[in-house]
Amino acid sequence: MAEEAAQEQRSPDPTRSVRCIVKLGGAAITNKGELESINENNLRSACAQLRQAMSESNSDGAPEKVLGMDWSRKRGDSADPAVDAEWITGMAGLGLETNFIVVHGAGSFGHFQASRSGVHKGGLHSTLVKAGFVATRISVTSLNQEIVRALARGIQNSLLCPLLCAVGPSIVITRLPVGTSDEKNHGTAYSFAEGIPSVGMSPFACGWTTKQRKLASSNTSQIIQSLHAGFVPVLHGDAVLDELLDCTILSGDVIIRHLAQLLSPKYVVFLTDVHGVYDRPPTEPDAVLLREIEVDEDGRWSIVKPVLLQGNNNKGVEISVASHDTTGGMETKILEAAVIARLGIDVYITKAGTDHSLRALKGDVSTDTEDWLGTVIRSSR
Ligand SMILES: Nc1ncnc2c1ncn2[C@@H]1O[C@H](COP(=O)(O)OP(=O)(O)OP(=O)(O)O)[C@@H](O)[C@H]1O
Ligand SMILES: C=C(C)CCOP(=O)(O)O
Repeated sequence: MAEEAAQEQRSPDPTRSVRCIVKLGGAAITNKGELESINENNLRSACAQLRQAMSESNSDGAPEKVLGMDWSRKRGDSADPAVDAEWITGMAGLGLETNFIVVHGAGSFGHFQASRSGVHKGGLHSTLVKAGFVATRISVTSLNQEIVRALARGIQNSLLCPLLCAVGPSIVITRLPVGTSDEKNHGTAYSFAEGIPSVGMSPFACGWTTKQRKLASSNTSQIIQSLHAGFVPVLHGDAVLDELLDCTILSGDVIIRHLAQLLSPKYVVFLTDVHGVYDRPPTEPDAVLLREIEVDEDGRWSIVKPVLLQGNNNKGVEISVASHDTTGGMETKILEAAVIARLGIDVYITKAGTDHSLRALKGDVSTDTEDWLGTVIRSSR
């Protein structure tokens, strides 16, 4: 009995406040029209903005020095990276409030494999679906690894950094052993380091399953324990087993909604490649950005800003979905965001890599002013 009680004491407090759950949309961090192609600029910006949002106040504006946490050998390096354990031991901490959860989409890393094999429709008796399941997971977990490394390290660029070193707020100077490419060219290798203690967590590997494509079981204890330990869990849309269909695709949008229901973050952010939800596909002329949508306790939603033509305020939103998108695109996002808003949690949908995405990540969004570009979905209560 004593051991169980002790275990109970050790079990993480599921109510430890999560500040924000953020989705790095696949349309933002990958080039959706190009197979397995990362949008490096958007990913770099998202990592930097996440660090800024997590940083404890750096009131005097002094350049921060952060600890890069990707100590693996980079492609092309001939020697192992040096790790200055003594300097790290002397650090007073990471200077971050890490009560964030990151979920990313697949973009061009998973949708192509899934749509070509029909994984989202199930049927593991089919060799094509089984092969597609394996291929989809290889693709999305490789993207997850790249995102975890980018969050933990940031971007390595020995050409750019010497210039930025003079002004850069978050550069870690890592001296590589003699003979490495950077050593020869620049004497010292520099790397951007966001230094976010990220840990990749795959829903399939964590035992998440669906039933008729709806979430059926989701073991979140590891996520809660990781938060408690000061890590930032990084989940992703995944291929999962389904109790009726054998298998399907679980969208990052659904994962976020489920985690929001369980952990009640202060706000949720969806970063994508457009400024928010429009009244029609933003590629169409005259598309209007919907700045504020309210959701009532019955889940009905209406457009509050802008005030549209009479009677159009709860008219549906026209949505187009890319042909290879296996999880419903913006439509799924809006439906899941409405469920989250009904819980009383504000949802911000905006474009990655902009001042507006940084303000959203900081929770610094007020629809009273017109200067924030995005869609706020909130409860009408
Ligand atoms: N009415 C609409 N409002 C806003 N975007 C729309 C609308 N209709 C279609 N879209 C398209 O939806 C896309 C964003 O949805 P999508 O699901 O691809 O985002 P994502 O979450 O970044 O990607 P992923 O689902 O791969 O993670 C945009 O590229 C946009 O062109
Ligand atoms: C494996 C796939 C396609 C995951 C899809 O997740 P999403 O991009 O968040 O919809």
